Amino acid sequence: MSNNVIEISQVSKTYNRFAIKELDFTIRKGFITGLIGPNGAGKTTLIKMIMGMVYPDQGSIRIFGEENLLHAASIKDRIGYVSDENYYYEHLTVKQMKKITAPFYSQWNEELCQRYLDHFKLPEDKKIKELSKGMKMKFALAIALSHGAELLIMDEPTAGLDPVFRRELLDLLSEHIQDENKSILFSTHNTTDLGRIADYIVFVNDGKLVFDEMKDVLPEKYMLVKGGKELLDRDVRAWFTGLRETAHGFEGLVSNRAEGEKYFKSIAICETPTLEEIMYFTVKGSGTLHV
Ligand SMILES: Nc1ncnc2c1ncn2[C@@H]1O[C@H](COP(=O)(O)OP(=O)(O)OP(=O)(O)O)[C@@H](O)[C@H]1O
Repeated sequence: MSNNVIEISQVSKTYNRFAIKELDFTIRKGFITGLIGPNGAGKTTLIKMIMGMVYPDQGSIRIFGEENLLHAASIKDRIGYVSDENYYYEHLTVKQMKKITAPFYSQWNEELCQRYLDHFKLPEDKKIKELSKGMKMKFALAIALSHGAELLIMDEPTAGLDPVFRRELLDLLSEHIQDENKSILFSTHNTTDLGRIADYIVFVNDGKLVFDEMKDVLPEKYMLVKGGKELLDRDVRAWFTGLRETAHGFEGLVSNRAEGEKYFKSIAICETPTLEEIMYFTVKGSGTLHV
């Protein structure tokens, strides 16, 4: 039995101005994986392809060992999905929406759902359209957690949440994953969220995979070099995945720490980059980033 809960092989998808090309990565069973990348990198498109809501032009997506489009119904029964868009009926109340959602799942647990709704303080008689963004997220989460899903897939679940609930959500997810048969994939822009709970990080940029790594391994692979401008000749520039020049010096990200350390140790300051710095420099490259 494979230890991968999702296997993405050679997946391509082209929109007129954007392309995902021959992407490969896996999501491991029993872990929390964070999907990161700048705006427009392709995270939502990837999540929608995994969910069978967008069709890839080529390639295969296997979930629980089965082709996602061929076994869509049985696969979705085992997935808890939290979208970044509201896909519930706006005119229904929380209670009505719960009632029409429940029959779609073979393992629906009404009592558990009720506990989540109470815990999240969701007023059952409120219409979906009257809920705040954070409340809609909580509702989607209550549904996702109430049918024994082995895999939770969430698109930016912490966006729009207040800091208290944001933290509570992360704790809830950590608790959820204590059961080794459960897995979580979530996209985020927040590196603090990842630092707190992710085991693996899949980083995409412009439709391409930058890395699919265990979070704890990243500090061993990357290095931040800080030095004086006089060092920046062509040979030195070639080392950097991303470079930021200031009036007097530079900061550059090296993606081969072992080799980089030998070269730079005696001539510059070598530091361990934060996840945010790895993202920043990778996306920036050697050009100018407009944020
Ligand atoms: N239906 C569509 N038709 C055409 N282009 C699309 C469509 N959906 C997404 N795109 C384009 O695909 C690219 C990737 O979008 P996507 O929503 O997957 O990015 P993202 O990484 O989730 O971004 P963000 O962090 O801003 O949510 C963007 O350039 C977007 O404009």
